[in-house]
Amino acid sequence: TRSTRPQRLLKAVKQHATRGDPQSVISAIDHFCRHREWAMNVGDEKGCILDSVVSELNPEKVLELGTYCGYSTVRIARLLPPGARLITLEFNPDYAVIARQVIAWAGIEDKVQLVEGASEDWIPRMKEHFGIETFDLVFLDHWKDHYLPDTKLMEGCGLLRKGTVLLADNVICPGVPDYLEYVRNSRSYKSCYFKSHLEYTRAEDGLEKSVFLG
Ligand SMILES: O=C(NCCCCc1cc2cnccc2s1)c1cc(-c2ccc(F)cc2)cc(O)c1O
Ligand SMILES: [Mg+2]
Repeated sequence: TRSTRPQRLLKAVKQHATRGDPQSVISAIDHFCRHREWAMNVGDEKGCILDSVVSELNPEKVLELGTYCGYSTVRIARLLPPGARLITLEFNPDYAVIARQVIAWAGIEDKVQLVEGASEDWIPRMKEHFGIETFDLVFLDHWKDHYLPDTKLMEGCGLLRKGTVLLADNVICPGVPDYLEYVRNSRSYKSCYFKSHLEYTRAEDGLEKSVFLG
């Protein structure tokens, strides 16, 4: 049977990237998605904005909602200080199989914990299952209609503290209008928009950075 796009993306990583070199994994995926097949990674342009937010924050505890093939997982984990941890949730088991191999190829698996399942099932279990009290950074890149309910769930579970940064992908395309309205109008957030483009295209998209004020 025909291979899947994530399987072909992983093959490109194994053919063109160097084991243990996260940057070469990132470049191999960007090249594949720009010249072979588009895929829904955050991409190189928005990825640079993600890098600058991570580097400035130097987070110890990061939550990523939506792993896909692990591209943004590798982008974030490669910048984390020793001892820092990234928990990434993926709903689709086929994507998780690929992401684990991409993460291992990059050599950053000891910073990453990939968990399979739905965000609404796992968010309430972060404390008892992972011993995490609060997160320093949350990267939202999963179902677009889940950004808002999951943000409210994280608030309710006490997973956000003064200064926690929420960074949301795709706030223009596909778009998350209810989430944007919330973080931009709530007194509990200081929000700003980083204008960019949908990965590997000329369509507008961007990242919204929202600091929780408590
Ligand atoms: O859907 C997107 N990402 C979400 C899929 C992950 C589903 C999950 C649910 C879930 C629940 N719980 C835990 C973990 C998870 S992972 C997505 C789509 C586009 C896009 C697609 C077509 C197009 F024409 C223009 C843009 C671009 C993007 O950058 C995206 O991120
Ligand atoms: Mg995305």
